Amino acid sequence: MKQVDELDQLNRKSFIVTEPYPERVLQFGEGNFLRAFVDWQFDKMNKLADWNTGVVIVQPQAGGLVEKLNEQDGLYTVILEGMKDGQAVKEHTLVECVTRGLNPYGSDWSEYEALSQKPELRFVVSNTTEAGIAYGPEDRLEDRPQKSFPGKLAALLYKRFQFFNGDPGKGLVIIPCELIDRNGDALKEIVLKYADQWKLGAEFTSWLEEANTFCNSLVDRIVPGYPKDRITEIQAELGYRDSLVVVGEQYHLWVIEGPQWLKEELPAHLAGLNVLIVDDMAPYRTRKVRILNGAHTALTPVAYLYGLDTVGQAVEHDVVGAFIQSLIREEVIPTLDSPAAELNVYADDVIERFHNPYVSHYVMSIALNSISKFKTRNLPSLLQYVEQHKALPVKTVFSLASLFVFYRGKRDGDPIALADEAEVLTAFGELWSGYDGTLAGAKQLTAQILGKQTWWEQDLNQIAGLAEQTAQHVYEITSRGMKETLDSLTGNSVPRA
Ligand SMILES: NC(=O)c1ccc[n+]([C@@H]2O[C@H](COP(=O)([O-])OP(=O)(O)OC[C@H]3O[C@@H](n4cnc5c(N)ncnc54)[C@H](O)[C@@H]3O)[C@@H](O)[C@H]2O)c1
Ligand SMILES: O=P(O)(O)OC[C@@H](O)[C@@H](O)[C@H](O)[C@H](O)CO
Repeated sequence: MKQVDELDQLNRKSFIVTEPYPERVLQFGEGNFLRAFVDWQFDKMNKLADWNTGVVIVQPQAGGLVEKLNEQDGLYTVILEGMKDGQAVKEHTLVECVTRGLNPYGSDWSEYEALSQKPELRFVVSNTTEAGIAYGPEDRLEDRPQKSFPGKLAALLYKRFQFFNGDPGKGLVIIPCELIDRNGDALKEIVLKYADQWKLGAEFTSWLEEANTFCNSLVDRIVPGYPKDRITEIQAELGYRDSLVVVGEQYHLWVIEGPQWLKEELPAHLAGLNVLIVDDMAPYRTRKVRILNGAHTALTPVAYLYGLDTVGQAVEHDVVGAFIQSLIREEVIPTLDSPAAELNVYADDVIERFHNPYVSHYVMSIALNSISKFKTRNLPSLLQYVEQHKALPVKTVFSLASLFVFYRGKRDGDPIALADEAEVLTAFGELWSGYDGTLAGAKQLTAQILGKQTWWEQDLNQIAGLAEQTAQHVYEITSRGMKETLDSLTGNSVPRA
């Protein structure tokens, strides 16, 4: 077997691959998720449904991966590992649909601008993280480029409108994949705001509304990303060097809220993909965010402070695994509107996905921005539970307390690499530095955090008993350690489902 440094670098000169397809998709974002999910599906549609579509990727920020992507002529490998119909499956795909990457901040500016004039362009997809669909008041039409993603899109659409003289046949289908609620509506609203702010005229606004289709979408696939721990072994197995390998699970679901004619244009069903084009995606979103993402965010501080590093280790663990199972079954599912039996089947699948023995999903990679994640993923279940039961959901409250202790930034004396908004880190830093290790001190700290209305959009001290119960857990976790506290909370005997 060749040594890794003797392997050829992946590119179109070294490997015989399909001819570049016509560029019909413009993609904002070159991150792991889009490459392992959207582009992987587009590649399948090309190969199995004759879609004949290339993707040009635009880097939404000045720093990013398009240079690396271009060194590989847009090629990269997706490795999907997991269980499929009870069998362990591993699948390598050389994704060939990406034609090139452009960095609009550098010398690629004119190529980027010229994208607006491509007659064959039909779709825009994006994933710029939850932070990306945001209005930037400083953006101007003449910027090269606008700072925000919606600003870039608004300017590009306006150039297209001008170039094609408002031709209704040259509108685009825009499908954002950011994990924010009603992402398509949110993006459209900001684009319209720029149209107004930049005084682009009523004709442009009508063209935006009538010739273009903004879809809301929900994405689901766990993508741990670049396999840094085993890249040497993987490259040796692949037989080439690829700096953009991305690892994900087998499971995938893309729910697109949009018109039924989209099925004709996006032949996902012909490629056997799990894409649903629906009139209302709300039930899919709620169940995913509250069960899957909610479980991720709830287990992260508990598992990490317990000494566990991955989601797999957490769900395998007797105490932590049972804790998370009962949190989902007893405290989240009863708060959702869909039938419990259906939700329990979904939860079974989620837990099976978390067990995926082939993928190491580090909880620290989920921990980024945990405060806002708790607000969107866990707080709605907590509030609903309180309303229904007139009592607190014990496990969810414990997880909230664990989160506060996580933001102390120490595990067994070692620093935790916290990543959140500066304001969040500063507030926790100040409060923890003043903590004296007493229950009174824990109460003071907890009351301050629960009272941050800008974080939670309400004062959580108003929820009966929440401050006391959270403070008690904070005190115990800091004085006895996570292991002893959780073991005694659960009686170390919570049955596994
Ligand atoms: N990795 C997963 O398992 C997974 C699964 C489903 C959804 N997601 C969502 O996808 C998002 C991206 O995940 P990833 O794994 O691809 O991350 P990544 O770090 O590989 O890519 C992030 C991308 O977002 C862009 N970006 C970051 N901040 C931005 C901003 N303020 N404005 C514009 N662009 C910005 C970056 O330039 C980059 O293109 C996450 O926020 C997550 O919500 C991830
Ligand atoms: O990607 P984030 O950081 O928003 O959240 C971490 C995980 O909860 C998330 O990536 C899930 O794995 C994903 O949403 C599954 O589809």
